[in-house]
Amino acid sequence: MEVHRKLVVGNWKMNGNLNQLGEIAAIAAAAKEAAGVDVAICPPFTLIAAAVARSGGLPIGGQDVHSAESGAHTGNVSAPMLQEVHARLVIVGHSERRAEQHETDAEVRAKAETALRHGLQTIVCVGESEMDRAARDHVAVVTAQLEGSLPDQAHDGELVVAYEPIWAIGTGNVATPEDIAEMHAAIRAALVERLGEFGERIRILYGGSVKADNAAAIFAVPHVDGALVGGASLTADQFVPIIEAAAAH
Ligand SMILES: O=C(CO)COP(=O)(O)O
Repeated sequence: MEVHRKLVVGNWKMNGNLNQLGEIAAIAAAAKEAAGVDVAICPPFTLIAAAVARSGGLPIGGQDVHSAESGAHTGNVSAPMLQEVHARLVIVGHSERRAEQHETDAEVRAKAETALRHGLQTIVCVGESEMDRAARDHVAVVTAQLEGSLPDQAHDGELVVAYEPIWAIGTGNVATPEDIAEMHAAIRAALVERLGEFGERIRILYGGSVKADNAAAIFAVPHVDGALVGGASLTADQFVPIIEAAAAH
């Protein structure tokens, strides 16, 4: 099993404002001190440029990107636009977008392809519903989602996969280490089957109610190469201990 440098990404979702950018500056300062861990924050689009200016080199990213380069797509943002404001990464296929915007695997894959082509580190999210898990279909659902969402040119640029069980997002119901281990091993096997040895090198993040008090146990699970953190990434007080837990591994 390859050991990866951990990656901890904050997803601010539709939260934050200009007054809260001091949190990003504080997170960036702590991230510099934490050896051996990569950290990034994805604030809302409106804050990216200002966040980059305050981030002291901490990578800042988007929470979505359109698959087209430009055009008549009201309300959307393109990869060149993200590049122009020095975003370095992007999240695609978050379950909240799959649900609210009815995004399909094919659309997620197209977005990921565009993002990679533009040199953005690209985090492709997958995750099952509570119903899928109750039906014991969770592994089949997630591996099928992954298969449909993975970009064809996965070898270009940096691809990351995030496993976020929908029932664990924003609920405080973190998945157990056993649940996480089962799914991350299945995702790793699917990546290797599809991409060969390259699949070993793709980092797999866990997301869903990651907090300071459960982060260390999550980072200890095999094939957990980091975390995608929602609520607990909004303040340095809550996010920095998670970064430190990743650095300790
Ligand atoms: O969806 C998530 C990150 O993308 C997880 O959110 P929470 O950490 O708030 O559960």
